[in-house]
Amino acid sequence: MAAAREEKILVLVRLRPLSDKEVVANEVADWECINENTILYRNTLREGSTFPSAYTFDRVFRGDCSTEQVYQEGAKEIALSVVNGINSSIFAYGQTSSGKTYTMDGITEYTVADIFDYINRHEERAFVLKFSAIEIYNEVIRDLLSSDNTQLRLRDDPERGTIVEKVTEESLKDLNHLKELLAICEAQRRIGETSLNERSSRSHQIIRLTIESSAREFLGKENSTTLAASVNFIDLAGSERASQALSTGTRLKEGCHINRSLLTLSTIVRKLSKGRQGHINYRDSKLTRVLQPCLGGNARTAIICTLSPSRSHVEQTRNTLLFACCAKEVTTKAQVNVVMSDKALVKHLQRELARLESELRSPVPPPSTNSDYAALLRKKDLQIEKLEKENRELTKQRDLAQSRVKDLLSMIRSDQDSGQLARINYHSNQRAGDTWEDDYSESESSCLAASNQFDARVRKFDPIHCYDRERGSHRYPLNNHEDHSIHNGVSGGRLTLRLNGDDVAGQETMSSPLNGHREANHIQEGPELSGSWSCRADVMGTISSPYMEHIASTPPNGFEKSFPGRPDSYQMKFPSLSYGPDSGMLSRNDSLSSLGSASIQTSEDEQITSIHTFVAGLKKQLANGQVQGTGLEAGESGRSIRDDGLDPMCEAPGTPVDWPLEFERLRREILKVWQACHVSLVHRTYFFLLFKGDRTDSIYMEVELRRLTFLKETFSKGNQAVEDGRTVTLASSERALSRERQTLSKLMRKRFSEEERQKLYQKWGIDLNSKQRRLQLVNQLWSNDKDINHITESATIVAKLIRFVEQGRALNEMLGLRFIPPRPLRRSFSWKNSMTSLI
Ligand SMILES: Nc1ncnc2c1ncn2[C@@H]1O[C@H](COP(=O)(O)OP(=O)(O)OP(=O)(O)O)[C@@H](O)[C@H]1O
Repeated sequence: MAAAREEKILVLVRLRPLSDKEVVANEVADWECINENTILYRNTLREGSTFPSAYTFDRVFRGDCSTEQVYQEGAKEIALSVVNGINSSIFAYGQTSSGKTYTMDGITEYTVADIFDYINRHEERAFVLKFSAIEIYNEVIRDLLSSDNTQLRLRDDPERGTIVEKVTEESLKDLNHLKELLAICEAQRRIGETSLNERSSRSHQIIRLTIESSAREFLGKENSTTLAASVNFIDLAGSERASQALSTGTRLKEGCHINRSLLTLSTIVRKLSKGRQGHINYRDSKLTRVLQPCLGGNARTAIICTLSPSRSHVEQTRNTLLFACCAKEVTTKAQVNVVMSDKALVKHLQRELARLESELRSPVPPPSTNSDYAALLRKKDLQIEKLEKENRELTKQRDLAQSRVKDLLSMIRSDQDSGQLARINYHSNQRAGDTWEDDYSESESSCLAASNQFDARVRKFDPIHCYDRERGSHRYPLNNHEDHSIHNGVSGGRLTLRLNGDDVAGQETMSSPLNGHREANHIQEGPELSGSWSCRADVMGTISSPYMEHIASTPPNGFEKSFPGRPDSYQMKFPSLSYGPDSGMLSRNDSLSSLGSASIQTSEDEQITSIHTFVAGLKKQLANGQVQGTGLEAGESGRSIRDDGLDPMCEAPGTPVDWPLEFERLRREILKVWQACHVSLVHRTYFFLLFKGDRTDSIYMEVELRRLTFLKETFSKGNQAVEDGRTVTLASSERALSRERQTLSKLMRKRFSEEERQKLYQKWGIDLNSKQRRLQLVNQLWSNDKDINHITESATIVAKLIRFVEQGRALNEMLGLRFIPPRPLRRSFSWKNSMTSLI
């Protein structure tokens, strides 16, 4: 078969003139075709502006256009594809008495006449034409060429799709033969009477012409091929509602069925117009089952929507136009159907059989298999080698670290013994802007007693907490915990130094002590070192100058700097969430409030989290638990996560070399967890629009992914999280999200003009006549986490609703999210400088 060609359904609109009856009844024509593509509703004053007044299609035909014109300028090209082996279908859709039968009768005759003309002009090919006709009446299929009333059944054929069993197929001889057959069909077709149309056809009629053609030259030969295709002429029953036809009794029953078939048809067309997402329920009615290939399948399709111009039918006319609007978005994929001759098919099958038999006789694996195994083994060997190397390296680093910790311990002991430990300046306040440098005074340090507790924690340096851009100094959040530790970032061990007067003890555990909220200082390695640090100490209490000098004099290849840390693949950068004291309860910091950010306030605008709040939340998230390492060590997950020092200034050591790929991966993961945790749309939008792939974004993306993954796990275990003292569950997040959607839907009216809204509804496949369209639209936003176009469009809409762009200052703040490299450390070393650089 040749390659399929994708194209939109051709949609034609035909307006009929007012009928004599309508003229007598003084009906007014409210519709007018203003050019070849546009039909206009002229009576907008009467209707107000709730509906569009102009509709555009591939072609519109005025009331005085003949059926021949509709055929020549509209349907012909599609209908005649059949002679080239391409399936085609022409539908007529419209309310009763709008002119469907009038149009289709003519189109069928003109097509068949042209087909015979084509046949006569192509004597080199042999043609076979077969005619069949069915009607679907009350969901029963009848053969219109047979006088018995037997119900025909549908069967699914693996090759031909849905076929009508035992339908009569007449070989069509010429145009006169066609006219005879059409007359039989008309007589057979059930005719009923309604108040709207005296000869209203209450059934769907499908006339099918199948054409096969082969080159005479090759007829009967092995290489002979046949083109085979069908053209369907479909005259649908009236699309009006049963009630409008004043149906009762039998008519009502007919109306229900007719509407069921047409309802399924319009539902399918609507779904297809939005793209092929989700299940398309062709099997819901006989009509759509039979017509499946014409609706998005292997066929070229034209739909002629017939309209009555009269004012009294305006509602139905609009419904028809709505259907037409959807139909013009539907694409089909037609291809040339080539059929092999029986002989060619037999030959082909024989060859295939012989090949399979020979394969069965000698089941030797193809030579490539062995080499595949060898390649696989080589790959595995390399992996093992690499892991062994890493293991050796880690062991070496661990031993080195342990021996240095021992040295450090003995240094501390000797310092203590000689009474040189003095109390260091310790501020328990948690003001973020305070720096060690500012608060320290030497006079204070000299009188401090050695009885203070001292805990040091060593881990990689984190610049965001150590460098205050505004003040040009470094700072650290304070740690509230009594128990501070030196943390060996390599071995996973934890060494607690408890300097309590004359008692100095060291201990190692395998847990990860990352809690910390108080300001601490950083152990300075020496003036010659600059740039980022591989470790830091949380110190509770101020260390005396000699002690600091002692530490500072650690050789450059000493305690802190020499630890490269674990290889990237081993590093877990930021623990993202801290557990509350209650087992099974996850506590979250402020930044997480965006999970369900819409709080109930006075106006819609006020219910939306501002970008300032969002950015502040992000910063706080990093500044508090996330970066400093509010640990998961106390958590029930049993996971031990350490802060091994992500340093985004230095090309983000934890950031993979192929950052664009990693960014895509993180973004995909984040989109998934947002969806799973019912995260606020406003939060998603801010986040999505702010973090667009800058390498320094990795830190935020990691944290976001980590915290939400953890939240998701917590929810999946049936646990609840605590946010700002509030309990959060999956259900409460869902409810908050739903409230947020309500809020956003209210903003739709403020932020989008009527026209913009209408366009959006059409784009998002929302019925313009349906209720709660704004909410319907908002409900669709951010609903598909896999389709990046959908995400981008959703973010664009939400951004407009929350005035993302207008929050100009927020963009400046956004810049504040970026990590700026610290100023180089001053080369002249002093105690004070060393303290500054530690923070
Ligand atoms: N374009 C037209 N020009 C002139 N007369 C027309 C036109 N279209 C339809 N008519 C006339 O309008 C009447 C109704 O047309 P027709 O039977 O084709 O409607 P229909 O849509 O098939 O109705 P139903 O759904 O009830 O079968 C017929 O008398 C037909 O001759």
